[in-house]
Amino acid sequence: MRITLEDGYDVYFDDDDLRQMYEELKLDQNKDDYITVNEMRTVTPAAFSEFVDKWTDARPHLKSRLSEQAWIFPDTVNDEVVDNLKERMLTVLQLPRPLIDKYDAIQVVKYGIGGHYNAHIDSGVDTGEDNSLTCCHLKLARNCRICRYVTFMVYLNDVEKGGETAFPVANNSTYDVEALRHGKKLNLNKYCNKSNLMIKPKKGKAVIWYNHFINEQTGWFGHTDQLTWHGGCPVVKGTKWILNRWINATPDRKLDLKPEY
Ligand SMILES: O=C(O)CCC(=O)C(=O)O
Ligand SMILES: [Fe+2]
Repeated sequence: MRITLEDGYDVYFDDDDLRQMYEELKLDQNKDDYITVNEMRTVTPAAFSEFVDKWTDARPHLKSRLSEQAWIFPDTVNDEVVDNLKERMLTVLQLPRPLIDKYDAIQVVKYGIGGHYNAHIDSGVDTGEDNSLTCCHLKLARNCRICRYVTFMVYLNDVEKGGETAFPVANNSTYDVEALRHGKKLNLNKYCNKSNLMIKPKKGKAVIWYNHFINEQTGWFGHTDQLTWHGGCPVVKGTKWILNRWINATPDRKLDLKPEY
């Protein structure tokens, strides 16, 4: 079960976690594994919410993400490593330079033992329907989502054990979002080994993937590829450092290639 708490992070409870919570809250008085409306009324919403917050704070591994992040803004630094990274991205991706130059912040992530990131899509939710939020580069307007066309992720060290990058539904021939949400595969903290693809970290290795399809009519940027669900498996031994650099795009090629947009 995945719930989103008010301060924005997701937590993943399994049946045993829920039973333990019922027990501590004395909710399931008749121990039939169901909470009736009357049983639920024995605790106020505020007390329940406080309990859940405290409970998850004491069990950080239940959170969808357990890591530390920092950002580097290359505009403000003059660094050979950062410049080289960009040049390599240009060579590998063969995308127009303005698109790569446009948003060049680098995210650095550190995971300690038990650190993980449950499965997510880097480019946000796209239902593929006409009413899906439109793509934008930066979230200046409220009604848009940042669309990360490409993810360029580099392992910065060797990890002694664990910490693989997992793609639970890579290469599936069908996609059933409801089955996926209710199943266990997105909970990489517990079920990483059920993933279709797992990549072992190695210092200097880059993993690159496209989060979007090409729109066949325009030849430019299209819908999100829903098989790109991915995340980081728990680190078992050692520490894991990675960097992420995303290339954002929108369906409007003219604007995308305008440096100032
Ligand atoms: O840690 C990993 O291997 C994946 C990280 C990731 O998916 C992200 O930072 O968006
Ligand atoms: Fe990601």
